[in-house]
Amino acid sequence: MSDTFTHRRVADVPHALDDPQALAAALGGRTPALFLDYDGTLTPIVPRPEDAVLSDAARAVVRRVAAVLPVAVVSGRDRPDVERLVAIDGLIYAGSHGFDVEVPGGGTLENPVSGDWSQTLDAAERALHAGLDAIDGAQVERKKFSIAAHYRRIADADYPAFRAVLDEVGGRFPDLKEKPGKKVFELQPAIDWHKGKCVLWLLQALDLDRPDVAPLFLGDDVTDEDAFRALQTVDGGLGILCADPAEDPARETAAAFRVDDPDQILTLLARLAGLAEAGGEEDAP
Ligand SMILES: O=P(O)(O)OC[C@H]1O[C@H](O[C@H]2O[C@H](CO)[C@@H](O)[C@H](O)[C@H]2O)[C@H](O)[C@@H](O)[C@@H]1O
Repeated sequence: MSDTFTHRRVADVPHALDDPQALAAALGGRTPALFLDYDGTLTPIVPRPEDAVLSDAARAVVRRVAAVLPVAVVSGRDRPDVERLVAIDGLIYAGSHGFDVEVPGGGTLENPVSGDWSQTLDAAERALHAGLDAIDGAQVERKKFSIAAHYRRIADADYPAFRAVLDEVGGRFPDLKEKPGKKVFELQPAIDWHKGKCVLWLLQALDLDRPDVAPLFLGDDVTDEDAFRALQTVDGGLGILCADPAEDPARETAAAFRVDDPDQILTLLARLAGLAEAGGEEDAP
């Protein structure tokens, strides 16, 4: 993958709903293939991961668009967890930030990063619990190929102690790498794999790497930037960032378009569904 990517401040990225003609032009008549992040994109960010439940309205929109376009959910969550939360049959689900992929019908695609990381991750999970369980509000969330250490609910005064545990555990497990996210650090296998590589791999494996397909990745977090960058290398590929520029004015993104929040993600998905239902004959998404 090229390492020369274009990044812009979020405020300079065109809004996908305010500027539908620009998005239509970028799609260029291609059929969108949708790759959806979960937290912060399909659901608002909430204090506890277990409370980020998909609304019935959101599920209806995703189900509608999945009836007419290819849809994959590519999440940092454990794959069974995000499958349970989305609860729509027939989608492609990737969990653990793209390390764990399943397609409908099961098992026909061989995940290029499969391998037995369980012993290393189990040991790191124990070490994180040993250090973090004493910190009020800290939360360790184990996924098959990643361990999230959440600090959203800890006191500011406890952050140095939280960070020290991450440094100490990270130092003991050189086979793991640390990835930051929204008020979270995750330990994952230290191999060259992320959501972007997962999306490129899925495009090939699902025979979607075609000139008539425009892969769109909709996401909010820094881990989604890997997918936005990857799609800059694909003809017709577009990242769509879910972020309000006012919340982090300094943030830069590799996304081509943006919306402000998960409600607007649903509006955009509904527009894309409407366009596909009309056979691409509407003027713009
Ligand atoms: O790639 P995603 O599907 O967006 O998953 C990224 C992480 O999302 C979850 O944590 C984040 O959302 C929580 C619920 O809103 C929030 O409480 C937390 O602070 C955020 O970091 C999830 O718990 C992680 O496992 C995912 O990796």
